[in-house]
Amino acid sequence: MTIAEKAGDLTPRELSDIKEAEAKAKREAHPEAMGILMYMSQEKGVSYADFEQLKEKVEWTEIHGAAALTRKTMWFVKKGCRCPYSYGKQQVSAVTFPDWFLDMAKRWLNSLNLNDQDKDSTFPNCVNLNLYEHGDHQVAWHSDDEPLFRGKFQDTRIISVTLGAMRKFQVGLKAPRRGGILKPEKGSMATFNLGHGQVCTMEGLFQKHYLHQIAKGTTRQARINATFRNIVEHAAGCPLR
Ligand SMILES: O=C(O)CCC(=O)C(=O)O
Ligand SMILES: [Fe+2]
Repeated sequence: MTIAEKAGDLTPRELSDIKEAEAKAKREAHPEAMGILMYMSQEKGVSYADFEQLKEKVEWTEIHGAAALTRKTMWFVKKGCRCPYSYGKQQVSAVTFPDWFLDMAKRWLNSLNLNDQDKDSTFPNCVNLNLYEHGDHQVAWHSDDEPLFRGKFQDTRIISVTLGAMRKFQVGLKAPRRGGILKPEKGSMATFNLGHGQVCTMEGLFQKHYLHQIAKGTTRQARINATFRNIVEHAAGCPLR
């Protein structure tokens, strides 16, 4: 059962936005894109002290767009993994999960009942952290469909945790690139406010059929987001391949 199938915490507005996107998916004849693909919850285990600790302790890498700095990132992976991660043309090396971060993450995701113990662990084996220092920082329309996750071919689960400022997270059906630019299908977009302590998942074949973005906003406050993922196809050169 996906986390989304257990969902009960969506507001009527959020539910109707998802339903609308699903109806659109049906019209576009993407049968696999149907079903509830997102889950939202508010987690008490996420604290402002965590936010401060991450901001100070993480050695953030700057991600630059065409002209400006768009955000700062960190790519943590499970011990032994060496898979790099690419942000457009920028590639960053893997950093092993520090113990302090794993302790924090297990507290955040406690209510999802993931198994973090044995070889059948369902706990994510990597995470991308983003630091948006203010409303000008953003991530443009994209899907997390890198070969590492095989999200175009099999069910994947990305679990996003927000700390700090609230930002608008938008999703929409994939459309062919126009002028080299990725943008969702007209009329298919839904917007969710992700605030401190909010968990949001993208499941199933979400990355195959949908795009997502954090749009620019007006806030002067910083937001940190952790998107936990699962590498299922380790990169060439990674000892876990
Ligand atoms: O900040 C967010 O909520 C989304 C981040 C994201 O899409 C990513 O890291 O790929
Ligand atoms: Fe993403």
